[in-house]
Amino acid sequence: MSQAAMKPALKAALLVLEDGRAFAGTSYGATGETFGEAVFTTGMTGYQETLTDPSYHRQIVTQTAPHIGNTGVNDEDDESTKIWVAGYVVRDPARVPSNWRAKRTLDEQLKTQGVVGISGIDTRALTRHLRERGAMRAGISTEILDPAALLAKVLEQPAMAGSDLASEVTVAEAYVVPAEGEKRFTVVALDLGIKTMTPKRMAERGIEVHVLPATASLEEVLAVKPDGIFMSNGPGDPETTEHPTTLLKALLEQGIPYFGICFGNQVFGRALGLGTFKLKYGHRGINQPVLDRATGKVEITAQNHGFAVAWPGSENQHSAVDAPLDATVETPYGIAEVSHVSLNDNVVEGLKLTGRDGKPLAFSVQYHPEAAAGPHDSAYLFDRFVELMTVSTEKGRS
Ligand SMILES: NC(=O)CC[C@H](N)C(=O)O
Repeated sequence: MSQAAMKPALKAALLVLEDGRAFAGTSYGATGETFGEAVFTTGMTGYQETLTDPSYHRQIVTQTAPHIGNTGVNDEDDESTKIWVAGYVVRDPARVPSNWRAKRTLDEQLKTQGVVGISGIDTRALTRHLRERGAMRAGISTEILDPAALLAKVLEQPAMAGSDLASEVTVAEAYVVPAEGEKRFTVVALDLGIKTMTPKRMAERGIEVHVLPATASLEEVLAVKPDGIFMSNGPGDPETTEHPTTLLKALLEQGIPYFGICFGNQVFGRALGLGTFKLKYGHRGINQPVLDRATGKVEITAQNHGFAVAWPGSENQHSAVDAPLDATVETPYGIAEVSHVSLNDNVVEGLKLTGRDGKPLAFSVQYHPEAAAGPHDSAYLFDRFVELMTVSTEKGRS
């Protein structure tokens, strides 16, 4: 990496939130201006995976970890083909990265990909503000340094609620991730913003994964003759997922096993007739405690969600926090239950469905068992998907 790239950027930059709070700092990454929803993530590691996670499309991401860029950027850890965050906010960028895999600095990578960032601001104050007031629209600029002028532009931006974004990040053409070793199952993974590690975790277990665009039709899905269906994480408001929800309903009706992650959990909830709602500031980080209600075990999980599934019975219909999670819900496809719950705020973190024949049919989690980045506590969920398909194909044969 060049000496010039290692020098700290000295150009001024400004961050303005939609409620008028402004932070003056220094340009980091590309210059220019950008807008999105301001959110924070508490991961101490894994910034490369965070930046390239398509779920962050149209979000300005603040890292609460004060030193970012310490290990540079390598050629292995990207979770998609590019950086998706709309903007990046860090306290103290590393000037000299140090890691045997590093190929370039994070600053260089942000510049190459045209991602506007800001550094040198009090990210702790920003995070406390977002936690207090909620995630909100924001803008970063190196051109407009007058807070009122930048605020006027922020207020013209669309809100995250109601935004249909999966169509902007999904793959154009279907592709196949081959099974590693002996092929045991074929799965269709609907790409709503899938991360690279997700099909890999399935392939490691003998699953051949056919990744299909978010717009794939029922006929296209069935043409693959899948043993199971998977729906991925992704950006935007789950209320906009009309097509994937209708598709999933038809597949559940046919009794095809299902596994969903994050957006895939919200689509599953909607297919079961449940609602979704926007959390005040969301869950983002790699140290989020979740209770598996069946085993009583606690998992430390990677999360990145701003919306959640609303469980019936909540006093406030737009929340899961006070809902009676022991209650089951009857659906056209069988009985639905809450399988996992957040130990921080009682939000629904997982759902399971027992089919009309009394056998497990489908499940999903709101967090990220692919763990890129994050702890591997939840890897068992991929094994559970394999078990589900094993039972289902035996069922079919008997
Ligand atoms: N990572 C995800 O799949 C996020 C899902 C959804 N966009 C949310 O913010 O809740």
